[in-house]
Amino acid sequence: MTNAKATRPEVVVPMTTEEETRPAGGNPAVGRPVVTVRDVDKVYGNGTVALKDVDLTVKEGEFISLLGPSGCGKSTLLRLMAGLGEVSAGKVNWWEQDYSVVGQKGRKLAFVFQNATLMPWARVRKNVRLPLDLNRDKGEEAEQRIDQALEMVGLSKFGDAFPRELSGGMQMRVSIARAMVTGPNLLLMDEPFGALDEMTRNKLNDDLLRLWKDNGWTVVFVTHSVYEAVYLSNRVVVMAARPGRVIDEVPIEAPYPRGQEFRVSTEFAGYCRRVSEALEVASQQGEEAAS
Ligand SMILES: Nc1ncnc2c1ncn2[C@@H]1O[C@H](COP(=O)(O)OP(=O)(O)OP(=O)(O)O)[C@@H](O)[C@H]1O
Repeated sequence: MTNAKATRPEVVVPMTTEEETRPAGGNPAVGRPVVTVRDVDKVYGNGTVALKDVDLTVKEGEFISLLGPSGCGKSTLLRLMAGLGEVSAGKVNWWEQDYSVVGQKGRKLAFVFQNATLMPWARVRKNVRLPLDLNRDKGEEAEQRIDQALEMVGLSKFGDAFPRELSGGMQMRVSIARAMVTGPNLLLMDEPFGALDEMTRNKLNDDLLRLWKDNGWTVVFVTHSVYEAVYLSNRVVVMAARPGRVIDEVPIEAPYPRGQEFRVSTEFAGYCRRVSEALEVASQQGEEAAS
C-alpha cells in the first residue's frame, strides 16, 4: 500500500445494484471484491509479527466478522483495510485497485471504534457533522445528511443533546450516525458493541442489520463474541495468533432478515458450535506457538 498524493487521480468505482448482490433470501451473492488483502504481513516497529501471509477478499454486500483470540491481529487487519498504517509485505486493494488509484474519497469507507469517541463538549449534531466538516461539506445538503443519519439511528430528537446525557447504546448510535453521514459503502467496525450490555447489544445488532440491508453496505466487523458473529454475518473469518493469520472461514447460510427466531433456532446453535470449535483450534494453535 502506498500513500496517496493529493495530485493523484481519484476514481470512484460505481457499485452494482442491491438486486445484483442480494438474491432471494437476502444473502449476498458473489459480488465484486471491495477489499482484497493479498499475502499481507504486518510487523510493528518493536518486531511483533501481528499478521503473516493473510489473504482475505471482502465482496460487495457481504457482512463479514473477524473472530479470534486476543492479539491475533483482528484490529491490525481492520486498520490496514481502512488504510490506517502500512503493510510490511503484500498488498491491500480497494475495488481491485491500488490506493494510489482509488484514492481517499474513492474508497468511501467509514470506521467505527469500540468506544463511541465522541467530542464531549459538542452536541450530538456537531459530533455527527465532524466528517463533513473535515471534508469541508457545508450547506443545506450537509444538514440534510445529518438529519438522515440521525433519523436512521433513531436519534432525530437528540441532535441538541450532549453525549453525557445519552446512554452507552445511544452514544454508539451517534458514532454510527457519524460514520454514515458521508455515505460510505464499506463500514469497518472494531468491536463496536463490546462495552454494552447484552440487551442493548442485541438491539443494536438488529438495527445494524437493518441499516446494512437498507443502505447496501459491505461490513467488516471485529468481535470477540461467537453469538454476535454468527447472528450478523454471512461469513465468519477465524484467526489465530503468533503470528496473526486466518485459519478458518465459516459461511453462515441462514437467510436474512434474521431475528429472535433465528437466535433461538437449532440452526443458530449449530453454527455457534461450529464457530466455537474453530475458535478452540485457533486458541490451541496460538498457545502451541507461544510455548
Ligand atoms: N502499535 C503497535 N505496536 C506494537 N505492537 C502492536 C501494536 N498494535 C498491536 N500490536 C501487537 O500486534 C498484535 C496484534 O494486535 P491486534 O490489536 O491487532 O490484535 P487483536 O486480535 O485485535 O487483539 P484484541 O482482541 O485483544 O483487541 C498483538 O501482539 C499486539 O500486542
